[in-house]
Amino acid sequence: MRDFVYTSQPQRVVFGAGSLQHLAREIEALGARRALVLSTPEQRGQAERVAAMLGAHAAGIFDRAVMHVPIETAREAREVARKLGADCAVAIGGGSTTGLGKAIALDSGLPILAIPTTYAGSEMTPIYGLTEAGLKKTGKDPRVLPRTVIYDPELSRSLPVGLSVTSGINAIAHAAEGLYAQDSNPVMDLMAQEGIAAIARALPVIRRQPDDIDARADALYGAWLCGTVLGNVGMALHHKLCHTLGGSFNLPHAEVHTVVLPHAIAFNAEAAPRAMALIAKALGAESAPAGLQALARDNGAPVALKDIGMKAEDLDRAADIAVGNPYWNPRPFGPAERDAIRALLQRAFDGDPPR
Ligand SMILES: NC(=O)c1ccc[n+]([C@@H]2O[C@H](COP(=O)([O-])OP(=O)(O)OC[C@H]3O[C@@H](n4cnc5c(N)ncnc54)[C@H](O)[C@@H]3O)[C@@H](O)[C@H]2O)c1
Ligand SMILES: O=C(O)CCC(=O)CC(=O)O
Repeated sequence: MRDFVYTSQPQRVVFGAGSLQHLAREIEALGARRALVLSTPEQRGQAERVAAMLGAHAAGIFDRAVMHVPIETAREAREVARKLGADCAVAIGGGSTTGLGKAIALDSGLPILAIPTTYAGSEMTPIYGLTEAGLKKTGKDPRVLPRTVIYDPELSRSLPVGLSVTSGINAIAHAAEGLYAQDSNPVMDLMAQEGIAAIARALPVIRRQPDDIDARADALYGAWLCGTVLGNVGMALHHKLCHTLGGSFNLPHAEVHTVVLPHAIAFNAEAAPRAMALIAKALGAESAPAGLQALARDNGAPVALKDIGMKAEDLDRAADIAVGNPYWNPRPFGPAERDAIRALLQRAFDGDPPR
């Protein structure tokens, strides 16, 4: 057994179909009395349902969450929280909404109660992202870790199939990189393998039967596990490439993860053979990179950057940004690896097999 450090995170997770019914109980347990309910414009209906459940404990609704948390939106939401005297943020939605709650908590220390409706896993991490002048910056702060998470599979039944698949592969990406993280540990390894397997099992069923509550529960269970891994161990090349492509070129988050993951994993294959074997086993595949691309392709997800808005003329700049400020990675990818990263991005742009 290798040496390791494992630090548990102070969170409460309530999981189960219909568990939204416990919202008032969980708000009381936080000692909160004036919750600001957060959502995207598209999910305002769910925010209104949550506010109605909270009754007098709802201070108001802020429904302008958007992807990558623009600093302007963060400042607006912080001001609304202050004016309403909010003592808690209730984020019902995906990573964008949870991310807005994190921006408020980063500034005020307000506790967050997260109600995830995608598989992004942000609810399980102390990682935040803020975008200013076209540059996305991420950081870690214990204040942004949601205190309580209510996972109700009923709420993800309305998640479109396409986003269900890509958001599920976003979650798998957290676990895959966690298996070769510089600070990996046996607890996270176990959660990563179980999380990958649960999501890989669930996605084909969701594609055929989006209303299948057992498959939705499996996917959300996998998202919880994979998000926990992301919250506990470091990100590497894959996440760096996705933050570069998402933040600097405004590409859709979950789709970028889906396209890039097979190629990033292939780049690390020789440097992380144990992780490759564990990922392949969890997928039920012969090869981790090929198995990940097949999971996307066979479930109708995009496999090429050119199909999700990337421009060929931006590939050079993307490679330069990625190697300019690299994350730790089992295979170093600083400026000396710029050509290899550029070649990786070309394969991802064209939708070629990973190698
Ligand atoms: N900090 C972290 O640990 C972390 C982890 C993962 C992702 N993120 C961030 O989260 C953002 C992406 O989050 P996401 O992929 O969950 O997408 P999202 O939250 O942006 O949601 C995408 C769209 O789907 C809609 N939607 C979400 N759930 C729905 C449902 N159940 N039914 C119908 N529509 C629904 C949303 O309203 C939105 O319009 C990015 O900014 C990413 O950087 C952060
Ligand atoms: O919170 C962010 O926007 C940065 C962390 C993140 O998005 C993790 C991921 O890439 O899925």
